[in-house]
Amino acid sequence: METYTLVRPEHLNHYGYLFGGVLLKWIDECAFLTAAKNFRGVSFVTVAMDKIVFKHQVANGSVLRFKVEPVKQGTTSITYEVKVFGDAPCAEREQEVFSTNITFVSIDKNGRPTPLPHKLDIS
Ligand SMILES: CCCCCCCCCCCCCCCC(=O)SCCNC(=O)CCNC(=O)[C@H](O)C(C)(C)COP(=O)(O)OP(=O)(O)OC[C@H]1O[C@@H](n2cnc3c(N)ncnc32)[C@H](O)[C@@H]1OP(=O)(O)O
Repeated sequence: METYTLVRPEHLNHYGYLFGGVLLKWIDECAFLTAAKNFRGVSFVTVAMDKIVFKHQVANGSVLRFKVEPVKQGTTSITYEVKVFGDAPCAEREQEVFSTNITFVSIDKNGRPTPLPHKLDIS
């Protein structure tokens, strides 16, 4: 799944570029929405996000593209790779600004892990 968002002034840190915590929130949300679409009716919680490295500043006015793909499925968990590409104002092309893997666990009404209902086709 792919989604886009625009970096606006309310998303910036005090230096004037994208606050990393906002980026992590967007990643959690777009991967969660992908999981919700892949497994309709399943309740998910985020259990882990790996490899959090901020290598590039993201300017105000950039268009961010979030590319979410499933990479691993277990009994109760599903892991997505999220790549984030930034298209800064006046830039010639977008560049990858961040990537991570994020894992969700399917939970029952008591908050305990419960098996996923089907297998995704993960190539
Ligand atoms: C009308 C429209 C509505 C739309 C609506 C939109 C809402 C738009 C907002 C969305 C917002 C975004 C989505 C927010 C999602 C939260 O914010 S959730 C809040 C943050 N997360 C939490 O609070 C979770 C807290 N943790 C827990 O409750 C428990 O640890 C868990 C996750 C239930 C797991 O329980 P546990 O007993 O530790 O589990 P355990 O049996 O050891 O392992 C279960 C599975 O987790 C895996 N696992 C455990 N630890 C790890 C780890 N560190 N790394 C990887 N895998 C792990 C295991 O390998 C296992 O996988 P399987 O082998 O079964 O596949």
